[in-house]
Formats: sequence, C-alpha cells, structure tokens
Amino acid sequence: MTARSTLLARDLWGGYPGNEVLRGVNLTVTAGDAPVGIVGPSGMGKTTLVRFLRGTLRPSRGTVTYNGRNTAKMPRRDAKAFKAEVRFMSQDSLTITDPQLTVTRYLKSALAEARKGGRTHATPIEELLDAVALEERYAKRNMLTLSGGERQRVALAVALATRPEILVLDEPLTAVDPQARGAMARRLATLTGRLGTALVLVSHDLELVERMCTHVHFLADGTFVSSGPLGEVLAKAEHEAIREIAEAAPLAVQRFR
Ligand SMILES: Nc1ncnc2c1ncn2[C@@H]1O[C@H](COP(=O)(O)OP(=O)(O)OP(=O)(O)O)[C@@H](O)[C@H]1O
Repeated sequence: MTARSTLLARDLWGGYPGNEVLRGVNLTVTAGDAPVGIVGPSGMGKTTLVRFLRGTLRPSRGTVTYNGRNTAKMPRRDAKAFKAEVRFMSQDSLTITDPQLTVTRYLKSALAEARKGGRTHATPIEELLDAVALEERYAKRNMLTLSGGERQRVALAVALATRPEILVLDEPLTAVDPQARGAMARRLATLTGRLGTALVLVSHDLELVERMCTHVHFLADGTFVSSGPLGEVLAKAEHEAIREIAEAAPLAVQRFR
C-alpha cells in the first residue's frame, strides 16, 4: 500500500512584523481524511494559517511539510506536485480573462490540466456541477454572465475537477446564498469523500461547518484551543472565545448539541 499524502504543520509560529499571530499550531491533514473545519473569531489568524500552509508566508518557528518535504524549501519538481495535489481556494480565487469562456469549457480545461498532471479518475462535468448545486443548464452559460456566488461555485467545481489530495477552502462561499450553500454542503462532503480528497474548511459559518465537517479545530490566542466535533467544542467551551461565540448564537449552539 502506498503512503497517503500528508500535509503537516508542526509547532507553527509566525505572522507579520511585530505581530506573532500564530503561537504553536499543529495540524495534520491526510488524503482520504473526513472533512475538517477551522473556526474561530475574526482576526485570530485563520487566513494567516492558510498562508503558512500554502507557503506564501514563512514561519518564524516550526515547519510545514508535504509528504515529508519542507514546503518552504522544496525543489521545483516537488513544488509542482504540491501545487497540483494541494489546492487552495479563497473567496476571490476566480479571475476570468477570456470573454468567450463557457462553464463547460472552463471545467474541461481544468480536467485537461488534471490529466496532464497524471491526476486520473477525472470526474464528469455533470457531477462537478451537481456537487456545487448548479443545474445542468449552467454548463452552457458564459462565465462573465454569472453572479458572484455562481462564480464561486464554478471555482470550487474547477478545484474539484483536478481531484486534489487535499483541498483547503478559506471562506469559499461568501457570495453564495444560504439555501444553495446548504444544498452544497452534503454533496461536497460526499464527492470529496469519494474522490479521496481531504477537505479543510475555514469558515465563520458554523452551520456550513457543522454540515460538512465531522471534526473542527477552534483557533484562538494563536493556537488550537479546542478540537473535536463542533457540538462538543461549543458545549465544552474550553476557552473564553468559544463561550463568547456560544453566547452570541445560543440557538445555533443548541442545534449543534
Ligand atoms: N498582510 C498583513 N500584514 C499585517 N498584518 C496582517 C496581515 N494580514 C493579516 N494581518 C493581521 O493578522 C491577524 C490575523 O489575521 P487573519 O486574516 O489571519 O485572521 P482571520 O482569523 O482569518 O480573520 P477573519 O475571520 O476576519 O478573516 C489580524 O490581526 C490581522 O490584522
């Protein structure tokens, strides 16, 4: 059996000049894992953590490795594999330069890219659209005519088309209405489960996190102060910041218990 691809952050410290945002974060994500959520109050460093995982920021202490290779010092070939196998998507991931581009053509080019990179078992376009709750009629639409939320959903379908080992989503659905978001949650979790893609979801939307993720990490004071199923994390309220969130949304908390 071949070892499964693993992204590992070990005792990660760092941030910006004069602002040590993260102070000892440990995270292991392995292809095939169930979806995991990263939650926490605004400004606590969720996006900063994603930047470290992605390699756009260097830690002051600790390491991020992918399959044992330090992502900050990867030879070009490993860096290429890392980019193909670990996809990152944030709310503004999609820039369209070709005014003629239809949704189908856009997805086909992503699938072709996946095949070139040896990422087999590409997923049919209908299934990709279904996972992001877009009906088939969207396949022929010009990308420029889509709403912001629809574009975010296509961007997500594109990320799935490449069948990554790990997919890190940082607030990916901010422009998508709550109804569509709800429809997508389970379908996404199912498709990524079938593809063997480990999903990491960074979000303020506790309902979305609850629907998609069996396990969450709560980030506060630069570290994961509590981890487990969302309902348990909220119920245990092991940190002041968790108590504040639980008090601000008591009904939501009751639902998760
Ligand atoms: N480029 C930057 N330069 C300096 N400081 C930054 C930069 N980006 C973020 N910060 C600061 O780092 C801290 C963590 O920010 P980050 O964006 O990681 O938080 P977050 O948990 O993702 O917040 P939100 O949930 O509001 O998106 C904040 O205090 C923020 O002001």
